[in-house]
Amino acid sequence: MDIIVCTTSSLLGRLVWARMGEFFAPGPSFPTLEPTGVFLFLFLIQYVIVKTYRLFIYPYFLSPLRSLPGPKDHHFLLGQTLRQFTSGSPTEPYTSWVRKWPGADMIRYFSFLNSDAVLVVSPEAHRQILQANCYAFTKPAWYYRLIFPIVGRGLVFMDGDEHKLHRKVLSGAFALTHLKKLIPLMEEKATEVCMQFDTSIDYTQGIINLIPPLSRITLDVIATTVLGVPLATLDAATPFHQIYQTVFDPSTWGLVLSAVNAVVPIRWLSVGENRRFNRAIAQLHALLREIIRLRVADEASEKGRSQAGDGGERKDILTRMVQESKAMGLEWGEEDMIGHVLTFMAAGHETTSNTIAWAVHYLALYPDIQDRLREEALEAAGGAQNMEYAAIENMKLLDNIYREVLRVRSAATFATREAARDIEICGTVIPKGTSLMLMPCATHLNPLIWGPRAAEFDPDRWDSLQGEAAKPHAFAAFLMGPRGCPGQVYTRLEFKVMMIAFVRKFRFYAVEREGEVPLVNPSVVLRPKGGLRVFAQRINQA
Ligand code: HEM
Repeated sequence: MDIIVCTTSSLLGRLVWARMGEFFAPGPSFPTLEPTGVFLFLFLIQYVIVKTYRLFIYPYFLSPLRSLPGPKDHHFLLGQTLRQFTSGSPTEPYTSWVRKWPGADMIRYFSFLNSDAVLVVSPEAHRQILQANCYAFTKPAWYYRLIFPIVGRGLVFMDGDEHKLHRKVLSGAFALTHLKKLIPLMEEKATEVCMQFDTSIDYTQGIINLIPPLSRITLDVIATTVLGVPLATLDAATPFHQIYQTVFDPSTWGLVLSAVNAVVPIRWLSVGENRRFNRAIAQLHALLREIIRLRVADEASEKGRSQAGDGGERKDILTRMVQESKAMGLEWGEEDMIGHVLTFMAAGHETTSNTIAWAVHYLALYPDIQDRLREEALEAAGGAQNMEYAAIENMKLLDNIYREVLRVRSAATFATREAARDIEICGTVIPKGTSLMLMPCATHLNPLIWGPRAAEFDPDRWDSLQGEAAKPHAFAAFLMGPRGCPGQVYTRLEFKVMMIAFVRKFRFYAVEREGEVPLVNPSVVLRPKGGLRVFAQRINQA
């Protein structure tokens, strides 16, 4: 932006200089200069002045965010960017700042090129940003560059009235009555993953890496929910799992490219990791586009509807989108559909699979809790293979474990916003264009809310919550307000169905010690680097 402004005004200056040359005779009072020289001279002067102001004057002497507390140990040009990328965790250094200023509403830090950035801390600041003024914020350009190719133009990148309308159309798909019908599918997939564990036990001496099978199975579940067809039936040259693995699990070099691309667009550079990423995205789009095209055509024809399955009624999200948008007179096109489908597929599987993996990891670390959960599961199932929704939801310890895992290991590492206009939050004016970080860990690991043992895994704490921890905003894994996660009931159900199946069939022992699991950084999902291993033993052998 600065370059555009300086270029425009330098071009104007060059024109003015040329016109003046027509009126003044060349001489010592009006030297003859090359037009390019005039342009370059003016550009350089202006650019240096503008950048000095932005880098060294505005942030230190004029920014309204100066009054907020925050770290002062930033790099003089790169702010905290290097520390974020080299900290070894996508939630650091943010959590250490929260521990230092737990009572702050917001913490101010310097980002790339000393631009102002804000970490939102207090529940009240979260409420004002995510609920009361939800649509006064949008998504920053760097976030768009980071995830748009993966999630497309679905809910995440919609704002204002458009967002409200699309959410309304899609809300039916996440209604509890509809979700309950997905339990058999989830149970079937849980059995499948148990069989995979069972097979791998034999040739890995019991040690299983939880991430690959869970990532694959949660992708299967969300794909069947969204597209209405199991992935195995799709005749694709490159399987979906492989495509998503390329996108979500790049090499270290791929991670570096993603991070740099967020700051300066470089996806167009023809280097190996970029080519792999772009090819995977193109394959994904082509596959989904084909399915969407067929479904739209199918829905338009009587024949298709009557072939759709039991009673001719399809239940998947894609079909609901086609039907409901039509019923509301919106007639969504292919672009709308592909955006939503991509968003649900991306948002709905890595988050869930990693949450389940972290939960198994904690059960392995805390065998007494694991035994209690097994007992609860056996009692609730009463010997039956399949369970009703009410029986699953009545499992108190399982519910506590679910919340506690999401509290200490929130799958969504961050969400971000950019102020679309100057706006006052908790008494501080946030200038238009400021980037905000919203991190569940800022709430979950805050000792003022969760006490001095905030970082410890203790599912039983949910039986006797007190003070700030008992308030609704103390649990922020899905954030809140009109943009809060629409998939939270879905994910809770899938988590519970999988966990019940696992503890009924296996006993887990720790391989990785608490706090010693390296993490992928940067990452929008809290992912263990190189997988997460446990030792699994079949229950009938225990
Ligand atoms: C453990 C699992 C999950 C976690 C921790 C999680 C977390 C979140 C969070 C924190 C947001 C808010 C992002 C923001 O405000 O910018 C969000 C949004 C969203 N989530 Fe989830 N999510 C999970 C599972 C799912 C599932 C299973 C689905 C779909 C089936 C889903 C679909 C979405 C969508 C579409 C949005 C965007 C909502 C909007 O902007 O209106 N999520 N999720």
